[in-house]
Amino acid sequence: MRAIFPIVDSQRPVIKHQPFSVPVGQLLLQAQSLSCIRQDRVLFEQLSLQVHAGELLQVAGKNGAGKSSLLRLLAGLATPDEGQLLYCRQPVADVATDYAANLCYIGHHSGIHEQLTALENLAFWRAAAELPQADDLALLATLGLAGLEDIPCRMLSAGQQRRVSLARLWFSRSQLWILDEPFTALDQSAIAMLQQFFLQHLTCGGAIILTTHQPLSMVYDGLNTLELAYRW
Ligand SMILES: Nc1ncnc2c1ncn2[C@@H]1O[C@H](COP(=O)(O)OP(=O)(O)OP(=O)(O)O)[C@@H](O)[C@H]1O
Repeated sequence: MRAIFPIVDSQRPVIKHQPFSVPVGQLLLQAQSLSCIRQDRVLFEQLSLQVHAGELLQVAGKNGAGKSSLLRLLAGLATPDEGQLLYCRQPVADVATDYAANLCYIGHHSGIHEQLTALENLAFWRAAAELPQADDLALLATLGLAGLEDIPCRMLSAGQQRRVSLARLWFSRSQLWILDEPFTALDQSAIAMLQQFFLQHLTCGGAIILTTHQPLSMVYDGLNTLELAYRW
């Protein structure tokens, strides 16, 4: 079988170069006047934002400000109390299938099956996404999981489980990645590798929306920040 992601160097994983559906610089996602109320508290209102192909938007703010809530709205996993979401200038509800196909969301929870091994989890995700077989052992080695491929994920550390979870990005064909705290539990070398991988995705025309309490060390022109104020 041919590997669709040629992993040539454990420190420098190579992303598959592919034309995404939306060209670099064009509008991918647009939120218009979003409001979100949780437990009678208005987390945010009249919130508008735009994400273009090739851009990274970092959503920042204190604990409880509403970052995860916003990401869930943007991923279509929750409905805003007001406002609307447009994908390629069309209401997401009208293009839900296209949007879902072009979106990779990784939330707080790892999404891995703890009883399955890392290899089995990768096989499961591949099958779910109807992706061809590839060199998953090489991918897991890239992610620092060599030698840990065949033990149930519940026996891995939090950071190792996070690495397995993030493996989805390596074979994602989605242009837009929405990532809630992707660096949680990762050590410094894994954070650096992940940011390098983000850069590859962005320079290929991908887009990323993420939250993190850590400052990003990557240098990139298309990096924007949205600070969510904590509202009582
Ligand atoms: N499904 C829900 N039902 C009720 N309240 C919720 C729900 N989801 C979130 N909240 C509340 O909304 C507020 C914002 O939560 P959210 O997880 O969006 O914050 P956050 O900015 O991501 O925080 P953190 O930095 O701690 O991850 C919190 O006070 C939380 O209790």
